[in-house]
Amino acid sequence: MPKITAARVITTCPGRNFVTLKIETDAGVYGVGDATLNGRELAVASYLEDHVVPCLIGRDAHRIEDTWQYLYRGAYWRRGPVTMSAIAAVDMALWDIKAKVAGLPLYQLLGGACRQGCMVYGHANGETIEETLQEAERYIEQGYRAVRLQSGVPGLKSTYGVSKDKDFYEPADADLPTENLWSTEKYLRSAPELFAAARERLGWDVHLLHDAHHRMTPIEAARLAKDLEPYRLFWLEDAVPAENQESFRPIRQHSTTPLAVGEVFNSIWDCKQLIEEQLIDYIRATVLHAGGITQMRRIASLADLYRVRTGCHGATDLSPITMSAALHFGLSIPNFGIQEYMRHTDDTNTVFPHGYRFSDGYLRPGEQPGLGVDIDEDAAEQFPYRRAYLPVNRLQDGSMHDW
Ligand SMILES: O=C(O)[C@@H](O)[C@@H](O)[C@H](O)[C@H](O)CO
Ligand SMILES: [Mg+2]
Repeated sequence: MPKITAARVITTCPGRNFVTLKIETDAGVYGVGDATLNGRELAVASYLEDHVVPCLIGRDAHRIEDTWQYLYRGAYWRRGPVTMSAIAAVDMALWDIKAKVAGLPLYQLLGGACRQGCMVYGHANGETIEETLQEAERYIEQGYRAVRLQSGVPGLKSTYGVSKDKDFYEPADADLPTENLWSTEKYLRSAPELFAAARERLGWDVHLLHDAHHRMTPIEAARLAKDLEPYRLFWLEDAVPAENQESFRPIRQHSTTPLAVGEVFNSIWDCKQLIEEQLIDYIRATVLHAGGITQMRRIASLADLYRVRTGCHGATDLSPITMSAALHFGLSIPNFGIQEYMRHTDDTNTVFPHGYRFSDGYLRPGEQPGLGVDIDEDAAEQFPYRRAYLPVNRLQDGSMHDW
């Protein structure tokens, strides 16, 4: 059995910050895990370096579940994004090692492929509806079967998901939080117009998605979900903050628009009620922030009992290591729904060479043993950490709101 001999945290910033854990063994095989928590990266780096790594040395790398339980129960202060991102990094690295030792791509160890590839969605955005639709057409021409639409809101200087750089969206844009101003009223008027124009221009053969990014009250979200019904969205995401899982009941009572939530979830307990009461259609939790492949398999199994499908988060603040792990996971489960795919920059892809490839609207992880991704430590060294924060949102009266 491969014994863990070393574990190192590598922090790099090829355009945005990433935290990576590299676990080495006496079998000459190492594994990599993503530990990136956008805007709070150094908290996870320290959690790993100062509290987790000392416990890993000498452990049997093959005992993945036991290590997961040891780190989860052993923390005493369970759950939370910092703890679960750290556990996820260990978990991804150990699955990488196990599959490398077996000489198999990870999905084979997880039960083999349930599908030919993971359908992905791209991100079309623009200041205006016209600009957004032109971007959507560009993604459709590239072969995307699903496109998320995010458009500027008339009367607002900025809104979530609209960026100057159309190919690479990075919200952590400053070394102190950027302050945005928000108006739900203005947004509720413009979002239905975007999707009416989209169906008119793009037709019905492309899946359309939208991210409301936690900004509405339940009844506002119910109104938007109802207004969007004629446009048959694939999903409306993060309609309301989901700490109160019951807040999805009024949305569900008023609309048949499919609902997705969970990119900020870090535990099965964050989504248990949403799934068991069938208040959602897609669970967005992902390998990185939800405790690794080991916990994601439990979440997917619970979701499958209630016909809820996965729709893992895949923004650029999750490294290619998480994308690789999500694709192996997504290939292997029966209730895969869709995978978010925000493309990384060339510098990021240089630091994290990987085998996953896009074609015909799908991503496939490749057939290399393990996760099929690596970290080039020399390249990583070229990009020192640079503090960066996600924006904050205020309402027109200056009160804090959700970003
Ligand atoms: O659905 C999404 O991809 C977004 O919600 C993310 O871009 C999110 O804003 C970032 O991951 C936050 O770091
Ligand atoms: Mg989102």
